[in-house]
Parts: sequence; C-alpha cells; structure tokens
Amino acid sequence: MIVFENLHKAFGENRVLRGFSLEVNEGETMVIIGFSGTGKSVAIKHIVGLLEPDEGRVIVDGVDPQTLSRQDLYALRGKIGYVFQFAALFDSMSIYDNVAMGLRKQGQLTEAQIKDRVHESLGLVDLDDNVADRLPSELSGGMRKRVGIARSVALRPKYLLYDEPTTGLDPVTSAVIDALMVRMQKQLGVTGIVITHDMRSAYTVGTRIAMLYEGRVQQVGTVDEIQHTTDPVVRQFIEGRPELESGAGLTR
Ligand SMILES: Nc1ncnc2c1ncn2[C@@H]1O[C@H](COP(=O)(O)OP(=O)(O)OP(=O)(O)O)[C@@H](O)[C@H]1O
Repeated sequence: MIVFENLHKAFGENRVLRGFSLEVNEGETMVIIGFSGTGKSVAIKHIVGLLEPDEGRVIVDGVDPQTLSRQDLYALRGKIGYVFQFAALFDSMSIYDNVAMGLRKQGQLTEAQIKDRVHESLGLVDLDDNVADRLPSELSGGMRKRVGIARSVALRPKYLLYDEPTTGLDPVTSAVIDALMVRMQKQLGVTGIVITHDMRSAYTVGTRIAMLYEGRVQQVGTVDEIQHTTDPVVRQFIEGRPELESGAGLTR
C-alpha cells in the first residue's frame, strides 16, 4: 500500500504540492491525471525517496522512505519498478543487457537464472526472443516502452510506477501498452500508479483515477465515478475543454 499524507513540496516560490493526500490500495492501479506541471511526477518521486517532502509524508509498504538508512532505502527501491516517459534505455547496451542490468546489480541470481528471467520478462511484454541481441535504436518507440516495462518486471516488483507510458505512441500501440499494464496488475498482482494525459488509457488501466489540481487531489473515484463527475474542474479536464462550464475561463 502507498499512502500520501498531506504532502507539501515547493521549489522556491513554486508551491507544487499543497496538501496532497491519496491512498493507493494493494493490487489496484491508481491513475493520476492533471494539467501539465501540476506536480504528478513530483508526487511519485517521493515514493522512491528521490524528493524529500517539506511537510507531510509518504508511507510505502508500511515505511516512510525518509526515515530509512541508505541500505534500507535501496531495499525498498528494489520493490518498486519505475517506468519512465522515454523508456530510458542504455543506447550502447543490447536489449538483453538492458533488461539484465538490474538483476546483475542485485547480485542474487546466477547468469543462467538471469537469462531465464530476461526471456520470461520479454515474453511477458510480448517481445520475441530475437530482440534480445538488438540495440534500443533498432526498435520502435512502442517496443522500447515494452522493454522498459520488461526491465522493471524482471526485478519482480511489488509496485510499478509509470510516468506517461503512452505519450508519443499511436493509438494502437498505446492500447498494447495499456493491455500490458492491465496484465501486470492481473497476472502479477502488481500495485500500480500511472501518470497519464491519455484519458482512454486512464479508463482502460485505472482501478481508480485521482485528479491532481492546485497541489491537492480534486477528486478520486472509480472510472465510472470520474466519467460521471459533476465536479467542473474534473469535467473540463476529462472532456479536454479549454473553459470551465461556469465560464470562469482557463485557470492555468
Ligand atoms: N527538481 C526540481 N526543481 C525545481 N522545480 C521542479 C523540480 N521538479 C519539478 N519541478 C517543478 O514542479 C512543477 C511540477 O512538475 P511535474 O514534473 O511534477 O509536473 P507534472 O504534473 O508531472 O507535469 P507533466 O504532466 O507536464 O509531466 C513544475 O513547475 C516543475 O518545473
């Protein structure tokens, strides 16, 4: 379980999070939506201890990353997979080595076991074994995203954080990535947090959806609740309208 409790985070004058509270239950996929620059990435960086809150705290798997020793923080990070917007693969390394890298770093498996795990992970994201020897530059954007997911999944994470996983992909490839995220939840029981601007993806993968607005959660609810919301800010966002119904105009 991941709990954000009254999180505050500012960068100088820029008060990004202003009392952000949200509970992500075991086994669910929570989608976080919100206008660009509202602090969605800032919020999830607190989960892995990449940012320190000014106020409030985050509890991940029963612990606050801020209170952990460096060693315990590494152990916690081992339970969390982070799939970045731009797959963030190492260009000079083969797909095999990209996926194997985290496992080698962990130092718990033999090279033969790593080989099995890499193939299993590539299979889980529907990538053929013959991509293993290729370089990232030889793959399409969608395939690179899949490798990014395979690399995280290889470490058997309890939690998976996806930062804009479908940005820049065509609708069909996006749907493939959505299906993979659902598979990770259903087949592997992974608890997920997905940051996205893609409402179709949000409706497909989300157990629940939370909208971040002005540093707080404006609304959190099931897909159905969000689709039928009467909250004017959430409605404006999900319908992609430039103005609020009240005629108040753009707020950002
Ligand atoms: N390390 C940092 N130092 C200073 N400002 C930062 C830092 N990280 C984020 N910010 C600022 O915090 C704000 C929120 O950024 P964040 O990346 O979380 O937005 P986001 O909601 O994920 O946006 P997008 O949807 O565009 O990715 C932005 O104004 C950004 O410039």
